Amino acid sequence: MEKVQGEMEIERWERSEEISDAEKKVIQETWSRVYANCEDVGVSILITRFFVNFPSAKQYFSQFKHMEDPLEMERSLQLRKHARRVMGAINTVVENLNDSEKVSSVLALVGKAHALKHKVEPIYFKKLTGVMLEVIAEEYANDFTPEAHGAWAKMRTLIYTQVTAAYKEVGWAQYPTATL
Ligand code: HEM
Repeated sequence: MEKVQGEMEIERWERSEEISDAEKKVIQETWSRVYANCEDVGVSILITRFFVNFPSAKQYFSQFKHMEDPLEMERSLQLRKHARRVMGAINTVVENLNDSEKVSSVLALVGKAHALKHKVEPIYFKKLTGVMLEVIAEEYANDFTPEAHGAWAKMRTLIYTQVTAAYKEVGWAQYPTATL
């Protein structure tokens, strides 16, 4: 069947976002240093930056939705547990970048649980993955080459598009646009 203009554009966009083998290697190398420091980086992504910059994201967490003090937040067990889970899920994605089915199934599970069980607005995934990129770049400071930056930008797009695709699949009312 002949493709319409829109479909061709999506295909072109998907191709341009494809993560090359060299980029996968860069992602795995940079991630290993970040993950070795999992608890601290998880906490800095999810507390110091994410919940402080986007306090409305706290609404979904019963135990710290009213907390204001970042130090108190850092001590919250619920938050630390979620930080570890986020880091663990990203680690599975990074480890399986060569297995696109595994990557899709992990991210689809995350998307479906957050849509159906936690009822999190998908826009927060855009914000969280943006913060994740900033924190990783800072962790590497001068070592974070433009190539690494480009590879991580694609990784962010991968997480966001696959998570939001799962939102769409379960019929989330205001499906966000796929672009970041
Ligand atoms: C890449 C981003 C994220 C990953 C990989 C992730 C992963 C997870 C995992 C593995 C769980 C536990 C299993 C489950 O119930 O589904 C979980 C729970 C949860 N997530 Fe996320 N999450 C992410 C982003 C977010 C965001 C942006 C929010 C809200 C702003 C959020 C809110 C929650 C809540 C409220 C729970 C339940 C917490 C509890 O029961 O104590 N998550 N997440």
